[in-house]
Amino acid sequence: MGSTAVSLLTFSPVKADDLKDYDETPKISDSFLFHKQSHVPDSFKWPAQDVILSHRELEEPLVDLKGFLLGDDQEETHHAADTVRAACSSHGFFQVINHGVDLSLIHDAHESIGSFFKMTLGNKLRAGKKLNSPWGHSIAHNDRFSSKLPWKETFTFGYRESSPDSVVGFFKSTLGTDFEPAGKVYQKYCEEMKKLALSITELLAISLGLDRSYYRDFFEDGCSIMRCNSYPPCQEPSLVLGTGPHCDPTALTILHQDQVGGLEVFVDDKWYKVRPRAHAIVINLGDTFAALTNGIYKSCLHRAVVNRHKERRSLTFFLCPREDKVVAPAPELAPGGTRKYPDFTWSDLLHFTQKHYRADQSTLPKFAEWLLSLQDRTLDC
Ligand SMILES: C=C1C[C@]23C[C@H]1CC[C@H]2[C@]1(C)CCC[C@@](C)(C(=O)O)[C@H]1[C@@H]3C(=O)O
Ligand SMILES: O=C(O)CCC(=O)C(=O)O
Ligand SMILES: [Fe+2]
Repeated sequence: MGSTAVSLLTFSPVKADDLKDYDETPKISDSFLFHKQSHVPDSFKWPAQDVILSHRELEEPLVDLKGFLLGDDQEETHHAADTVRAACSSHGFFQVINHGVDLSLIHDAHESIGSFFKMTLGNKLRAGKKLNSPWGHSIAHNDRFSSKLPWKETFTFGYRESSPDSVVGFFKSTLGTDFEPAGKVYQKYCEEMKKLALSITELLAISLGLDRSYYRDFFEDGCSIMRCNSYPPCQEPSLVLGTGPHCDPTALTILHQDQVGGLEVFVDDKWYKVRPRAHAIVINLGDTFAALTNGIYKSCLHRAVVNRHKERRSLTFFLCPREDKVVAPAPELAPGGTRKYPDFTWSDLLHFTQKHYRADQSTLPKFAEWLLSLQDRTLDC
């Protein structure tokens, strides 16, 4: 199947249903005072079936990366790859320990963004995301959506290895020189996350029987997305979600949550809580990686719930390919050329989630359907 040589920038969606929730008239509304409210505004309420709370905790095996990262233990590497294969073939989620990231760096990253989220609203709004830009501070995404708003604030920026000091530069230009030290922490944090993400792509390649550097080469020059999430306490937590059920459209997510708890993953048709572990790092596969493996590995369905008492914070690093790279499975993973998804570029999928379809549990099938209808239209002409 060839790549879609069509610009999605000019394409209008096929079905009205697919134009989910996008607000035509972006606004800054009073909803940004959400954590002071005793009752949840309607725009934050989620359908009851999406908010049924889980009481189970996931008993997942942790993947110990020590032997693999040191490169000195074949047996440990095989064991790690076997665990990764089992988790990714079933639900696309695992946690790693002995990951090589300095725990004090993770601690500093949580603390320094905590100082940002604690600032007054006026100060935070100065770092506000501009319309049509993914970067900066956003409250409940209320400039983009009008219903099922997430009970969260986010601070988002890009990271590309080939642009040295760009993270420090972004912090200084959006938050002022007081945040230069925080920018330095995040510069280092992103460097470490990218390093870890590329190592994990090697483990994924080994687990699939591919050349070890197959995915490393594919992702090396991509622009990753770093997002800091703050979930304020909520007086009626059973009506809202911090982040609704979704699969990340990106390739691989490296997530560190604080000790409050709230991340949940969907495994064997049930929601499970993911217990916070200071030493462990969460790895989710996203839609782009599922497509790269022809659906052999699953994109992880997850969500974040909130609580009545305590703010929760999480740090997410999304590994993405370079915008124009064609996402297609290795021939070994598509025997006889049988394909689950059409070719696409990361920029096509990113554009779809930012303009036409709010990422949820069905992003990849909806996106594939959309691309195929596009090709049909082109053929009809
Ligand atoms: C490419 C992206 C879109 C989102 C941020 C990154 C990776 C995950 C996506 C997201 C978190 C999935 C849930 C819905 C979303 C709107 C959110 O709640 O933030 C998504 C992000 C987004 O579109 O900004
Ligand atoms: O905060 C969390 O634990 C989950 C966040 C998340 O899923 C995301 O940002 O994509
Ligand atoms: Fe996510």
